[in-house]
Amino acid sequence: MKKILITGGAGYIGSHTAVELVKAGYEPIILDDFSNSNPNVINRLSEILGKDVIYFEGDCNDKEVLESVYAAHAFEGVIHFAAFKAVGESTQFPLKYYQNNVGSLTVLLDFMQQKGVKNIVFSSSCTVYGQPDQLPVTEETPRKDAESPYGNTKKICEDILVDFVKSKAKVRVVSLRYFNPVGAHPSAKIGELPNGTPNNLVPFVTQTAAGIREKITVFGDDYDTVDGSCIRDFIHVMDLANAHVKALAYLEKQADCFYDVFNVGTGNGNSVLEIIKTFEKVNDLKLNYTIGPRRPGDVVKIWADTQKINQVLGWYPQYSLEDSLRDSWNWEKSLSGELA
Ligand SMILES: NC(=O)c1ccc[n+]([C@@H]2O[C@H](COP(=O)([O-])OP(=O)(O)OC[C@H]3O[C@@H](n4cnc5c(N)ncnc54)[C@H](O)[C@@H]3O)[C@@H](O)[C@H]2O)c1
Ligand SMILES: O=c1ccn([C@@H]2O[C@H](COP(=O)(O)OP(=O)(O)O[C@H]3O[C@H](CO)[C@H](O)[C@H](O)[C@H]3O)[C@@H](O)[C@H]2O)c(=O)[nH]1
Repeated sequence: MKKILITGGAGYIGSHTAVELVKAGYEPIILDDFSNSNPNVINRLSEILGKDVIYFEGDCNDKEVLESVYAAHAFEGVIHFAAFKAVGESTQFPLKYYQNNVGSLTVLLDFMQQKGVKNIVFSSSCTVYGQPDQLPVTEETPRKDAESPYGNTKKICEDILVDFVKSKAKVRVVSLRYFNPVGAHPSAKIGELPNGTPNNLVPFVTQTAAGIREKITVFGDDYDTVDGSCIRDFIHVMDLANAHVKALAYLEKQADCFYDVFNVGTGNGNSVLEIIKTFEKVNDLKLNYTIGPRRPGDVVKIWADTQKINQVLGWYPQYSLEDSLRDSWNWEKSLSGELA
C-alpha cells in the first residue's frame, strides 16, 4: 500500500482526507501536533475505517520528527495540511503564522528532496483571489494582495512551490485552492472542531442551533448580491477530501519538476441568508438570526470555475448543499464532552 504523509491529519480537512485515502487504497500516515485538534480524532478515524490508524504526535517543522516518521514508514507522497488558519489571530501574531505555515513548507520540501519523495499536495485557499473582478474565478484569475498575514502565507507558499519546481527540484506539486469547506463525515464521528467562538459561518450556525450561541449575526445585507448578503462557494468536506486523492493519482502520472493548481469548489455561489434558510429547511428548525453591520475586509462574492478540476482530474462534487448542512448539524448534535 502506498504510504502518504498527512501533516495536520487530525484536523478538519485532513481527517476526512484520511478516510478517502484509505478508501482509495492508500495508507495515511498522520503527523499532527494537536495544536488545533483533539487526539480522540484518531480513535474516531479508526472506528470509521475499522482498522488502526498510523499516527505520530509532533511538529512538522521539526526535521528530526520527520526523520523518525520516515524511518518507520517511508512515505511516497505528502499532503500538507498543517497550518494555523485563524485570520484574525494572524493579524495579531503574524510571525507565528509565517513561521508555522511558511516555515513548515520549506522544511518539508527540503526533507522530501533529501529522501527523494516526489509528490506533494498543498492546501491553498481561494483567499488568494481576494475580492475578484470577475466571476466565477478560474485558476488564471489574477491573485490579489492578501488581506491578512494568514492569506499571505498561502500566497507565499504557492510562490515557494513554483520557485522550487522552477529550480528543477525533482518534485511534483499540486496546489488545491479550497473554497469554503462545510459538512462532516456522514457518520458524524468526525467534523470541524472550532477553537472557542467560531469565526466561520456554518460552525456559528450549528452552535446557534444547538443553543451554545444565542443568535447568529448576518454581517451585512446591503451588498450588491441577490439578497444583499455575501456569497461563497460551500463545498462538502468529503468532496474536498476526495479531490486530494484525485490530485495524488494525477501527480503519480507526471514527470518530475511539475506544478499545477486547481480550484476546489462546487461552482455554485450561495448567500449567507440562503445558508441560514437552507439549514432551517433541511434540519426542520428555526435559527435565531439578526442582520448586523458588514464585517471589515469581507469578500463580497466569490465562487469557483471548476472546469479545470472537472476535466483534468475527473473530479465532480457528489454532495449537495443540503447534504452539507444536514451533516454539519448531525456532527454538532453528536459532539459530546469527549471531543468538544
Ligand atoms: N478550513 C478552511 O476553511 C480552509 C480553507 C482554505 C484552506 N485551508 C487550509 O487547509 C489546511 C487544513 O485546514 P483545516 O480546516 O483542516 O484546519 P485544522 O486546524 O482543523 O487542521 C490543521 C491541523 O494541523 C495541525 N497542525 C498545525 N500546525 C502543525 C505543525 N506545525 N505540526 C503538526 N501539526 C500541525 C493542527 O493541530 C490541526 O490538526 C490548512 O492549511 C488551512 O490553512 C482551510
Ligand atoms: O457569524 C458569521 C460568520 C460569517 N458570516 C458571513 O459568512 C460568510 C462566510 O464567512 P466565513 O468566515 O465562514 O468564510 P470566508 O469565506 O469569509 O473566509 C474563510 O474561508 C476562506 C476560503 O476558504 C479563507 O480560507 C478565509 O481565510 C477564511 O477565513 C462571510 O460573508 C461572512 O461575513 C456571517 O454573516 N456571520
